[in-house]
Amino acid sequence: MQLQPNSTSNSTPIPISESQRNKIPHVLTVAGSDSGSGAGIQADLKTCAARRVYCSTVITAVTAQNTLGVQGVNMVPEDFVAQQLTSVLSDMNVDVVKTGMLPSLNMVKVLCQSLRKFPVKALVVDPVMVSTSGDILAGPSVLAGFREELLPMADIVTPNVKEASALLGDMPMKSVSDMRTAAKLLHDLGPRNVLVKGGDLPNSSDAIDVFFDGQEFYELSSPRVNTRNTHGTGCTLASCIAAELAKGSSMLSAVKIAKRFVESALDYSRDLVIGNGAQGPFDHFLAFKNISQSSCRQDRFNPNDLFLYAVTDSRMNSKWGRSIAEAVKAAVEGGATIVQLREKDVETQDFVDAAKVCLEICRSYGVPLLINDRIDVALACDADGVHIGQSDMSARLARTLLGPEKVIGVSCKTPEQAHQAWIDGADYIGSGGVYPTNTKANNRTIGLDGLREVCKASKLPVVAIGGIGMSNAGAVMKLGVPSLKGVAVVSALFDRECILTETRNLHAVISEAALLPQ
Ligand SMILES: Cc1ncc(COP(=O)(O)OP(=O)(O)O)c(N)n1
Ligand SMILES: Cc1nc(C(=O)O)sc1CCOP(=O)(O)O
Ligand SMILES: [Mg+2]
Repeated sequence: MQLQPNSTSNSTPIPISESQRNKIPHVLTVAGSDSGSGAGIQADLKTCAARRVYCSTVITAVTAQNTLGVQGVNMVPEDFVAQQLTSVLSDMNVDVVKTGMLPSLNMVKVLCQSLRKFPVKALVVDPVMVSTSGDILAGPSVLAGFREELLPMADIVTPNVKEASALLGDMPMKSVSDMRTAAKLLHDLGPRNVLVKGGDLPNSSDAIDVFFDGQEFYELSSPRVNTRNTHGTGCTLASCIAAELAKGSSMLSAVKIAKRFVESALDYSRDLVIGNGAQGPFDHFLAFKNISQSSCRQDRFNPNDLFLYAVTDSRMNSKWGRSIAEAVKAAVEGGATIVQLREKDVETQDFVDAAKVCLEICRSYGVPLLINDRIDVALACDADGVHIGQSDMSARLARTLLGPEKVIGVSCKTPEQAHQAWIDGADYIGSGGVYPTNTKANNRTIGLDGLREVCKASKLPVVAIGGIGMSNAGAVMKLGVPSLKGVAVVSALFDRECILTETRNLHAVISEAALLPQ
C-alpha cells in the first residue's frame, strides 16, 4: 500500500536560533537493511549509537539474510531513495554521509545529485559489492558509477582487497605492496583519502590496512582476532570513521579510532554465538558492558590501549634537548597506544601548559593521555586521566575528584593491592618492577613471577612496567595471562636518540610476541 504524505509534512519549520541549538554530530547512512542486523543500516545505527553520534538512515535495499548468507534482495525504487535523501538532507543538519550498499547505477547517480544539491562536511564511501558470505550486492554497472561519479566526491573510500581489485579492473591483490599500488590508483580516481583493508589478504597474521592521503602511506596493523563473528566489520569501520569525522576528528585519527573500535568489539565478541552459519554478527556494545563489569568506568578507556604505554621523563628530555611535546609526538607517531606525562621536575604551570599541547597531539592520534601523580594538573588540562602510586592520593579519592569518566591507573606490586585498586574504582593497574630499573629510585623488583601473580589475581587489566625494553618485552608479553594487556616503558623510548624508531621497533617486538602461541 502506498501512503500519501499528509498535509502537515511540508509545514513551515519552527525557527530555532543558533544559541538554542543543542548540536549533536550527525551521520546519514545510505545503505541496505540486513535482517540479521549484523551489517548494513543496522550496523551503522549501532556504531553511531556506540560512538554517541546521531544517525539518520536512507534505505537503498531490503535484504533477507542471516549467518548462512543472503537469501533475497529487494531494491527500494530509486525515486523513493531520492525522496528519503531529500527529506533528511534538506532538514536535519547532516554532518557526514556514509554510503554502503548502492545496488544500481541509477541509485549512485541519485545520491550524487542529492549531494551536489545538499553538500555535507564529508562523504565516506564503503564500496560494498560482495557480502562477507560471498553474495553479490552490487552488479558491474555500479562499478562505473563508483569510479566516475561517487569516488571523485568522496573524502575517503574504504574498499577491502576484493573491492579494490574490482574497482581497478580485477587488479591482482596478493600483498601489502599490491595494496599500496591499489591505494595510489584509487586515489587517482578522485577521493581525497583511501583506506584499503587487508583483512582478507592471504597469509597475513595481522590485519594490515593501507591508508593513503595522497602524500603519505600509513600501514595500520592490528592483531587478527580469531573469531567467526566478523559479519558487518566493513560497515562498522566506515560508519565509525564517519562518526569520528562528524565529531571533528582529522581523517587519520578517525581511521585509527575506527580500527581500534572494530578490533575491540571483535575481541569482546569473539565467543558470542548468534545463528548457525559460518559467519556471525558481533556486539557493538559488549565492550562497554565488559568494561563496566570490570569497573572500567568510562567508555573512552579500552584495555587494549595499554598495549604500548609510553611514560615520559623530564630528565631524559633535558638530557636529549627536547620538549615534552616533541617527545610525546615522536612516541605516538611510532605507535604508542597510551601516554603518561611523568614529569617530576617541572613547575606546575609549565606542566599544565605542556600537558595541554601534548593532549592536542594525543587527541589527533586518538591516543589517551594520562598525568602521573598530579590530579590538579589532570583537572587543569582536562587530561584523559591519571596514574597514581601506593604513596600517592588513594584511587578512591582520585575517583571522587575526577568523576566517573576519567581513567585511573594504580601501581600495584601485590594481589592485595590489585584487589584494593579494583574496589577503589581504578580502571587498570601498572605492575612492576618486572626488571631492575634506574628510572625509579629504590624500586622493588617483583620479577616475571611477581607480575604473573598480580595478573592472575587482578580483575582489572594490567600493564607491566620496570626495566622493559627491546631485549625482554617479548618475554613479558608471552606471559600469557589474559589480564596482561601490554608494557609501559620509560628509558627504552625516551632515553634514546630517536624515540620514533625505538617506539616502532618495540611495537613490532610486542606485536609479534602477542601473536605467538604461549
Ligand atoms: C603504568 C605505570 N605503572 C606504574 C607507575 C609507577 O607509579 P608510582 O608508583 O606512583 O611511581 P611514580 O611513577 O610516581 O614514581 C607508573 N608511573 N606508571
Ligand atoms: C615509573 C616506574 N614505576 C615502576 C614500578 O615498578 O611501579 S618502575 C618505573 C620506571 C620504569 O622505567 P624504565 O622503563 O626506564 O625502567
Ligand atoms: Mg606516583
